[in-house]
Amino acid sequence: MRLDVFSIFPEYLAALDVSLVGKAAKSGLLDVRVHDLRDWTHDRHRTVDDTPYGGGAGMVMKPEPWGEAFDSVMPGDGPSQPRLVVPTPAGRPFSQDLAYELAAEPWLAFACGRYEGIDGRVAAHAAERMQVTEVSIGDYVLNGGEVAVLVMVEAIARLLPGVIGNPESLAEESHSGHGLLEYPVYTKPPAWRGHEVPEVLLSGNHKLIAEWRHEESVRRTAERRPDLLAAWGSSLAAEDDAAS
Ligand SMILES: N#Cc1c(N)n[nH]c1-c1ccc2c(Cl)cn(Cc3cccnc3)c2c1
Repeated sequence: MRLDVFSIFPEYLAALDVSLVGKAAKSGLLDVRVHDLRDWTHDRHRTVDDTPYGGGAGMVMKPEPWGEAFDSVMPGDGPSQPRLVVPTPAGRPFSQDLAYELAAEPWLAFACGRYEGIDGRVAAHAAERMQVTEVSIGDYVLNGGEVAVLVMVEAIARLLPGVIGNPESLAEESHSGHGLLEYPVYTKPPAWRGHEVPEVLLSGNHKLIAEWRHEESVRRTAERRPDLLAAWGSSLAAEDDAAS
């Protein structure tokens, strides 16, 4: 997979050079290219923003640098086009399902905006030649798209074959599709500062361990995400109906 990231703070994306994503890039599983949007400005101040039409607080990112950057890095007459992902507070919620969907793309481009946002014509113009998906990583407010891209790239990269050591672990994680939050995990020592590892986990009885883990998943989900528990219960009922 090729990933192009556009930002006025390219150094923000340095985190993509380390850990899981960095290893994937070094091993050739990922081709990560970070671009400084200001490279496509032509004035002394390398201006990327201007006042908003219609008034209002703050500044808006000018369309011209984006258009020139996209033309340069992903030419309209090229053999293929990326899928453009644009973080925005007004976007479609990012989810594990969307992470899987994006992980299936051969080429992704991410537009990290700042200020009050990117001129709306940038996404509209890009949509004339590539799929554009505006995404939000959650119902809270950030100062720009870079953090959102780091979140999405990590969630996507770990789904790519060969990126994480044990693909089986993907199936047991929270939000991995079985609908429940994952159970708590423990390692040595068996006792630590007056806290013991649950005895069942030391029993070697795999049936009891599996039962305990499921019960913990249900308990945690009921406590922290009753919405997920309701959906999980409905999916179980639907499976039973289908089986009967
Ligand atoms: N994804 C996501 C996401 C999220 N979950 N919170 N904030 C953002 C996000 C993403 C992109 C931008 C761009 Cl471009 C500018 N800002 C600052 C801003 C703040 C409030 C209102 N308008 C713009 C962004 C915030």
